[in-house]
Amino acid sequence: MGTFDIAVIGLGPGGEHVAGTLAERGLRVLGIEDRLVGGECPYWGCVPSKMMIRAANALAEARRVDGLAGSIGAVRPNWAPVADRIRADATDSWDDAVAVDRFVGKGGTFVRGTGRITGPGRVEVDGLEHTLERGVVVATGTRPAVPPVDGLADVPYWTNHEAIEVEELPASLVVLGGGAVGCELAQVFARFGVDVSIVEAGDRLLPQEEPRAGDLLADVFRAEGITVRTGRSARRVDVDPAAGPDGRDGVAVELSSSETVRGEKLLVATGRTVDVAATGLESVGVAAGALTVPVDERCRVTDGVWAVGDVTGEGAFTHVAMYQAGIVIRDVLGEDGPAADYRALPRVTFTDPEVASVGLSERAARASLTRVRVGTAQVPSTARGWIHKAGNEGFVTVVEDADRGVLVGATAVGPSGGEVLGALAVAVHAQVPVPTLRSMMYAYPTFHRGIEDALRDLA
Ligand SMILES: Cc1cc2nc3c(=O)[nH]c(=O)nc-3n(C[C@H](O)[C@H](O)[C@H](O)COP(=O)(O)OP(=O)(O)OC[C@H]3O[C@@H](n4cnc5c(N)ncnc54)[C@H](O)[C@@H]3O)c2cc1C
Ligand SMILES: NC(=O)c1ccc[n+]([C@@H]2O[C@H](COP(=O)([O-])OP(=O)(O)OC[C@H]3O[C@@H](n4cnc5c(N)ncnc54)[C@H](O)[C@@H]3O)[C@@H](O)[C@H]2O)c1
Repeated sequence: MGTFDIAVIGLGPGGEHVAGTLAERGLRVLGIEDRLVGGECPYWGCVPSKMMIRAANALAEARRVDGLAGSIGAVRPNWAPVADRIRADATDSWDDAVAVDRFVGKGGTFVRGTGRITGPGRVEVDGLEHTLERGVVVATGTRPAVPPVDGLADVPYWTNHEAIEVEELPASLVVLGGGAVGCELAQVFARFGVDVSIVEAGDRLLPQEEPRAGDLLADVFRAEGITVRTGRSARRVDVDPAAGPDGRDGVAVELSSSETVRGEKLLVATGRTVDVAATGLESVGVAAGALTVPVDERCRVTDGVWAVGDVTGEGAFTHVAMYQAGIVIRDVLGEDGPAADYRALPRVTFTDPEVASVGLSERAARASLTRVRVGTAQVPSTARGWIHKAGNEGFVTVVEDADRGVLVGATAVGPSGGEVLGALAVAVHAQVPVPTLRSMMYAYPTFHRGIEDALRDLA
C-alpha cells in the first residue's frame, strides 16, 4: 500500500510516455504493467512488423532488378536474419528490463501486475491498494478480437503475437481479416515464399480506406501470388491433417460462401477489443458495457481519471497514443495547450504500395458536407511514377470541402505513400486554402508532385 500523485495502468506507448514524463517532472508516479513496458508497438506491433516489411520489400526490389538493371537470378529468401533482428534488436528477446530501468531512472515506481481502479483515487494491483492524490491514467490498450467462429477455439491459431515471434515460416497461411495487420503480414509472408490466402469479410481489403485503395491492393496481392477473397467470412474452422506438410496438422477454414481454404497456419487479424470492465472503470461511472473508454477533448474520463491510446477508440495508432499522452501530461500539470483534434488523423498501412490517408474519405465527406469536390492523380501517370516503373502502382486523391475551399481528407497510395502523406496532413490540419496549395511549387520529379495533379483534377 502506497500513496502517489498519479497511477498509470498500462505502460504501452501512451502510458509509458505519460508515466515517464510526469515522473521526470517530479510527481510521485506509480507505473503498472502486467506484460512488457512498451506495450504492443515495440514487441508485437509497429516496430517488429516494420522490420519484417523492410526485409520483404528488399526482396521485392531485388525481384524488380529484372527489366530495370539486369539480372540477379532467383532471389532466395531466408527468414533467419529477420527473426534474429526482431529478437535481438527490436525486442531484446521480449525482455523489457531496459524500459523498466528507464522509467525507474526518471523517478517512477514500477510494479509488475494487473491494475484496477477500485474507486475515485484508488487503484488495486493484485490485491494491494494504493491511494492517488491527483488521479489515475488508464492506458491498457487492446487485445486481438477473436470472432465467434465455430471450431476456432479448438485450433492453435496465431494472433499478431505468434506471427511476430515466428522463427520458422509455415508453407502456407490463411489470414482471416484484410485490415492493416492482415494486409501487412500477408504480403510479408508471401514475399518470403509462404502460400498466403487472405479472407476479408468486407467488400474489399482495407475497407476503411478509399475503395480504390483496397481494389488496387488486391490487384497487387494477386499479382504477387496471394489468394484474396473478399465479401466472405469464416463459418467454421477445423484441424486438417492434410493441410500441414510432412504429416503435421494444418487448418481448414470453411467460408460463408461454402468454399474451404486450407493452410498450415491460421492468422486471426480481425480487429482489436478493449476490456473496459477489467480496468474497474465502472467504479468511477463508466458503463460496464462500453466498447471503448469515452474521453473528452482533454482525454478526461471523469474528475481525476484520464485515458489515452487504443482504449479511447479514437484511432488504434501509436501516434494517437503519444498525442493523447501529451495532452494528459499538460492537463495533469495544469498547463495550457490545444485540446485534442482528430480532423487530421494520419493513417499508414505499410504494404507495398503504402496506403496512407488523412481526415475524411470521399464517402464520409459527402455524408457530412454539402459541397464536396474530389481530385485524383494516378502515380504511374506522374513523371516520377513513370520513371519508377516496376512497383509504381498508386494514386493520390484529395477531398475538398468546396464551401470552405480547404481539403478535409486525402489518400496517397504508392511507393513512399506515407511520406507523400506528410504534405497532405499539413494541408488538412492547417486548413490551407486550395488556391494556396495550387500556387506553390512541388519539386520535380517527386512522388508528392502527384498532389499538384490531384488538386488540378478537383471537380
Ligand atoms: C501488428 C501490428 C502492427 C502495428 N503497426 C503500427 C504502426 O505501424 N503504426 C502505428 O501507429 N500503430 C501500429 N499498430 C498499433 C499500435 O501498436 C497501437 O496503437 C499502440 O501500441 C497502442 O498503444 P497503447 O499505449 O494504447 O496500448 P498498448 O500498446 O496495447 O499497451 C497497453 C499495455 O497495457 C498493459 N495492460 C493492459 N491491461 C492492464 C492492466 N489491467 N494492468 C496493467 N497493465 C495492463 C498491456 O499488457 C500493454 O502492455 C500496430 C499494431 C499491431 C498489432
Ligand atoms: N500501419 C499501421 O499503422 C498499423 C498496422 C497494423 C495495425 N494497426 C492498428 O491496429 C488496428 C488493428 O488492426 P487489425 O488489422 O487487426 O484490425 P482492422 O479493424 O483494421 O481490420 C480487421 C479486418 O478484419 C475484418 N473481419 C472482421 N471479422 C472478420 C471475419 N470473421 N472474417 C473475415 N474478416 C473479418 C474486418 O472487416 C476488417 O477489415 C488497426 O485498426 C490499426 O489501427 C496499424
